[in-house]
Amino acid sequence: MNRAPQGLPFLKGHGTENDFVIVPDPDGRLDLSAAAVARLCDRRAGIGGDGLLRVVRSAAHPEAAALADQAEWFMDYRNSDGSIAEMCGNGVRVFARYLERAGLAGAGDLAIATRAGVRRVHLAKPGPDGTPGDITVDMGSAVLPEGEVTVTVGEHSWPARNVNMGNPHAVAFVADLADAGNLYDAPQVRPAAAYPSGVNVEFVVDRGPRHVALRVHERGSGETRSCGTGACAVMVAAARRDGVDPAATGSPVRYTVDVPGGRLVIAEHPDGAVEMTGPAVIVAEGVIDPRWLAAAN
Ligand SMILES: N[C@@H](CCC[C@H](N)C(=O)O)C(=O)O
Repeated sequence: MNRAPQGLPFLKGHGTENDFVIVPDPDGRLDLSAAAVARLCDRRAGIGGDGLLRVVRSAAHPEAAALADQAEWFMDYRNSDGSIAEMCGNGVRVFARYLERAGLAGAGDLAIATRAGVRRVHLAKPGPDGTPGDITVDMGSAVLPEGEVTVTVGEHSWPARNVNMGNPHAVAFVADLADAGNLYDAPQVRPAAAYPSGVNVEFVVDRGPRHVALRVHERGSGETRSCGTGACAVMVAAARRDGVDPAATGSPVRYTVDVPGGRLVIAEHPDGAVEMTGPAVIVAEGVIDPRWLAAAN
């Protein structure tokens, strides 16, 4: 009898409904092409996700080997079109949740290597009823390059703030989130030279004091229900717009950022560190048919 070759284990998870296919590959043996990632993230022909998280030991990945003494695990993040991104804020929480579930990390502190550097993560203890605790990530400092940026969707244009959270963002404050339209296509961002590798675009409205809401069009994934790095970029842009800079006042500042898929709480500290707190959920696990994957690769 012809036995089918063994399949590839995967999990599915999300953070505020920014969803990911998780592929454990501790020894870095998998060669996942951009086409295979896009197929896995396809919501009809594949598993479906806004992106893919490959879980690799830092020592086993050429981009992370130098970080192996600081962080055992490397988050190899890919967008749903197969492109590579430096960092994913919701992804890093889901990655930590996977490590916890797999018995590779426990409640407490953990370091995870990413293409944007090492991120320190804190997993809160589960509640008395077993509900998973929230996860807090030190997302590093925001960089705010000088220069005017404009975001355009159809007839609408807005001035935007250029914010880099390890990956690039343009943050536009708008009167109404509906003004961004259906976001099927990527918004135009000018000057293009401000973002040589593309950009994630956030549209933001105020909900109350230190409370904002956003929609996001992600580079490589389209409109998603949440973006962790985007929420951090929005928080910093909102704080500066509100005349708040913790480096100047010496006091941390905290904003609530609502996303279509939930809520994130973002704090900025006087040393510049931006801290994001939110949920992370593993939804399912299964096995990918190796013949299907080989055809996709
Ligand atoms: N959803 C992510 C961001 C993922 C990467 C982004 N699309 C990019 O290309 O920079 C998040 O939660 O931060």
